[in-house]
Amino acid sequence: MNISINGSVLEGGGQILRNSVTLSALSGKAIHIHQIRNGRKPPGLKNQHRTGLQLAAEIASAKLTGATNGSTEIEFTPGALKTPGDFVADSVTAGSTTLLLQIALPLLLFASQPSKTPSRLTLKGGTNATHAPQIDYTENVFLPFVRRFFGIRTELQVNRRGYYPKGGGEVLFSVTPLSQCLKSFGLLERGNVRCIKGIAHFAKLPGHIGPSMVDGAKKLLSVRLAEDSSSSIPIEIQSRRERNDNTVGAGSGVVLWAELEGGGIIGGSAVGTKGIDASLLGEKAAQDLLRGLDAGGCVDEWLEDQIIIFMALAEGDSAILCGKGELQLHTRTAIWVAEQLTEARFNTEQLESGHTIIRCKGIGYRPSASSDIPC
Ligand SMILES: Nc1ncnc2c1ncn2[C@@H]1O[C@H](COP(=O)(O)OP(=O)(O)OP(=O)(O)O)[C@@H](O)[C@H]1O
Repeated sequence: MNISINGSVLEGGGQILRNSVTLSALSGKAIHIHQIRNGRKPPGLKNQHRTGLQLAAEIASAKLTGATNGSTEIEFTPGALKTPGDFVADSVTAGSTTLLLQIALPLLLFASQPSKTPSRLTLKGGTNATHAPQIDYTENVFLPFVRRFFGIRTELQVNRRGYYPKGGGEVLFSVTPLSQCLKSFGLLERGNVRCIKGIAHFAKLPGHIGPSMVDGAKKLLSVRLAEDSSSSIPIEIQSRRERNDNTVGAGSGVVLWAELEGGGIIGGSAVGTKGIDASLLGEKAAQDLLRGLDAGGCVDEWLEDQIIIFMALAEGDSAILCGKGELQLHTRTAIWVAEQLTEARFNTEQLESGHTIIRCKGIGYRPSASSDIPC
């Protein structure tokens, strides 16, 4: 019988769908998801979600029903995971390529073990949108983190940026299948900030936009770091103008990240909107980063939810120190989904300092055909 997943629980967004389908494909358990994206207006599948479902169905040889735009109900019956290969998904609009990666990455890691041949995943759509990781965040925050702590090896190449609303971007991921279970990890010491880096990107806009975004971000960061007597922290933000003939629409954005002595990474970002002052955009990204740094965790509020699925699949006990205050709704939702579809168990501990530690006993996932994979 299908496992029923209520898509309106907690955050009620697309992440429930992505994590549920990925875990269904890995566990071989058929699922029925209803009330999809009930927490969003309008609810139901958008291009990006439908494309992600179709991509997962292809990789997992699954039977998929109900995956049309606007649909609030789907059924996903997984088959065998494909061997590493070439996969292409196109969300047609500016639908986020990085959210397509969220659904596909765990599947490609476990594609037909043991094999050292990487899968090539070409994702088309938006690369720098709001309410999703910008591709520069995925490249400089998410991927380095999962490489360092879970042993996940990927290469990323941005062939073309795709800005909202036209999209048209293209990114290529090369994903090396794991030759062992995902590693568990403990990261409870934040340490000082080693350096702050960033990218201010733009296309089809006047040339001064890039340096203005950089100045806006640097000014605010310098003032704040000086107040905290941390003015010796190096800040390196690049201005990157995209070639006009290699971008469909105009757009801009800033992604910043702070590398911590303990190995954690904190990101902050902002996406340009029509008419916004470039320097202000840089400041907004800096404010986002400072908010993440002030929270005092080893990961920012976004990375927090994006690593939950890997903690669930990893072998044994993982622990991560998160920022002060309540856990993000996205994080609590990811935990809920992982516990519905796997035997992984999470618990959270609120410290006197206000920080939260998430602990997880992961399942040490291996595909059933590959019980010889060491953990
Ligand atoms: N500024 C950001 N930086 C990094 N990651 C982000 C940022 N904003 C959102 N995300 C990530 O994007 C994902 C969004 O999940 P959500 O459930 O909101 O998806 P969704 O409903 O598909 O989104 P949408 O309604 O925008 O299509 C989460 O994993 C979240 O961590």
